[in-house]
Amino acid sequence: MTKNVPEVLTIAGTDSGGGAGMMADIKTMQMCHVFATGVVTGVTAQNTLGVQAALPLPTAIIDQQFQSVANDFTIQAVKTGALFDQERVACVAENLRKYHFGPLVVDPVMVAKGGAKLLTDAAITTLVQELLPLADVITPNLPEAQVIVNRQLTTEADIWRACTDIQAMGAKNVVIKGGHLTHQVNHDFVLLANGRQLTLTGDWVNTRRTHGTGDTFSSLVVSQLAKGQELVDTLQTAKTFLNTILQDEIIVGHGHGPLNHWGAEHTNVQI
Ligand SMILES: Nc1ncnc2c1ncn2[C@@H]1O[C@H](COP(=O)(O)OP(=O)(O)O)[C@@H](O)[C@H]1O
Ligand SMILES: Cc1ncc(COP(=O)(O)O)c(N)n1
Repeated sequence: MTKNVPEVLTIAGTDSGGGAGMMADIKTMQMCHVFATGVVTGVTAQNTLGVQAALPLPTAIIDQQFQSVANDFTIQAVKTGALFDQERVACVAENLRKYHFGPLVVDPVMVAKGGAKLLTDAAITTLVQELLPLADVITPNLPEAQVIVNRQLTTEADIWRACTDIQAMGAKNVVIKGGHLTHQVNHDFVLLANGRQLTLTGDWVNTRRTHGTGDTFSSLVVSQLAKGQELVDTLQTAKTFLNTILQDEIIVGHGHGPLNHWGAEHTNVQI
């Protein structure tokens, strides 16, 4: 028996601890039954306790990976994760303008859960000017959204205004993730391309095993889009998937443990 499967691409850094970055992306994509390809932007020595070292890769090998993927695969949707610095952001933006990989989800990864920077301050302007206008969906968490709009976001009204401002910078659909909002409320704020606002709601899960939540969320979105799911349904699926797996913890590592990507198996989460 032969069959076609949707092909997707993640452009991200690796995590030796297996819980975040490209590792979380590929695990999520595998659970969604899409074929994952990957352009590695940099390597991190990382575990659930933190990031011990990071090495951005030379742009020549990043360019070459793009070419290898583009020459052989039919990519139906693509996401970006950790891009490290200005040079890597510019390189990735240039390649994304050159090749057509379908809908682009930009996860503007800036800081790992343990506090280590995964994007230099100097790269933020480049990200906003070069990558953000290419994004079909952008998924900043609250601290990342604050950096992009360059102000504190305290109230829900502040967050909605930030969605509007980020959309005005060129991203078509904006999702500000509320995982950092408070330890009781857990809403994500969505401003769709047509101007419609949507709140993704879910129960707060009391756990410290949240390593890779953002990567998993954006990978879910990419995978479901590649399968042809509508964006609104895709975002709701991603939210439900996260909520379900956060409640089904696995004991791995000694810090902010990784998610259990098997956690939605045998549930009614449709992926
Ligand atoms: N403790 C939690 N309980 C329920 N949902 C959570 C929790 N932490 C994160 N999420 C959800 O996971 C997704 C990723 O969000 P977030 O953790 O803010 O991203 P990031 O990893 O980029 O910081 C969002 O849908 C968010 O609401
Ligand atoms: C290589 C890499 N990419 C992304 C993240 C963000 O992970 P988190 O979702 O835990 O903030 C990470 N820790 N490492």
